[in-house]
Amino acid sequence: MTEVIDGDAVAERIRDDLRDSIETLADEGVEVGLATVLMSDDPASETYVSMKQRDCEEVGIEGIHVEIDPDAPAEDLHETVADLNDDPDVHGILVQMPVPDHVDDREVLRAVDPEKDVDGFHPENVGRLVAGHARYRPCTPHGVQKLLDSADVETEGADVTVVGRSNIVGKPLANLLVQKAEDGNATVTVCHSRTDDLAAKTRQADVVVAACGVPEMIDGSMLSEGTTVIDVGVNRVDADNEKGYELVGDVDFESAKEKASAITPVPGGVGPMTRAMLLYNTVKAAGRQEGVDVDLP
Ligand SMILES: Nc1nc(=O)c2c([nH]1)NC[C@@H]1CN(c3ccc(C(=O)N[C@@H](CCC(=O)O)C(=O)O)cc3)C=[N+]21
Repeated sequence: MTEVIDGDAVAERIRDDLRDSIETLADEGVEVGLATVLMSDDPASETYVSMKQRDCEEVGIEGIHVEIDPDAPAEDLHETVADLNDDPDVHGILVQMPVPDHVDDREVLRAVDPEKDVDGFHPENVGRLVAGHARYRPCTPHGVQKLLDSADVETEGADVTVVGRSNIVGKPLANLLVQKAEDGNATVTVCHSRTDDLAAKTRQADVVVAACGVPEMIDGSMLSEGTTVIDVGVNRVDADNEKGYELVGDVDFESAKEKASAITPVPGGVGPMTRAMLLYNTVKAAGRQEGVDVDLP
């Protein structure tokens, strides 16, 4: 039987554990604060940011939300980030990506105080991660590691094929999995749009992570029997329903499930874990900045 890995349930357990850490901080007089910044009118971005604010409320994190007109100059965003960097009540800052074309996103990532960079996107934090001493593990890769762990999937010595080489998922995840560490020690192959014979790379894998952003690109014919399949994709495709869209992953779930020993669904797989690990990094950030020892799940 194929195990369908329940990301909502794993995320819920992590949030429960984080509530205890948040209480420990409260006992020390610290109220954990996360700021989200949105400079976009894309409906998907608006949905994700409001979900993150709702998560904060649910676990007892003080959520601050700043919206900037997408037509405003880049300086407005930089002023907001500078204010949040200086605000002692704010322990974590997330600037929702993508930002408008006239704003240089690399400059924005560099502007966030690395201690408050709960996305883990600042070049200093990227460098630390690659060198094997991450300060904040980026939320989606960390969530994938927690999901593998929850399903008792051994990465040590395993062949893991990561499809996708983005800075936010593919590259950091490949770096984490290859490291000499618990939840690591894997042999990692990173594939992308120019990979020759992708199916050969996915068929030789014990674990396939699909993070290419192409709806249902990985199907059952590309997998060997018994593979663990982690689907990072969250693609909105037009549909004839009240929302006007449907959420599909980068994996063709039905055919992949025939081959997989374990598989994550979309929705309800990696997405909720990304949000849970953002809360995790925020609690970690508060502990570091306030000098309080907190247990993390
Ligand atoms: N600075 C920054 N940090 C991010 O972490 C970041 C970002 N920018 N930009 C966009 C991507 C995307 N992302 C998602 C998080 C949760 C779900 C999620 O919870 N998905 C639900 C369903 C959501 C729905 O119903 O639309 C699920 O898969 O079950 C999806 C996508 C974070 N991102």
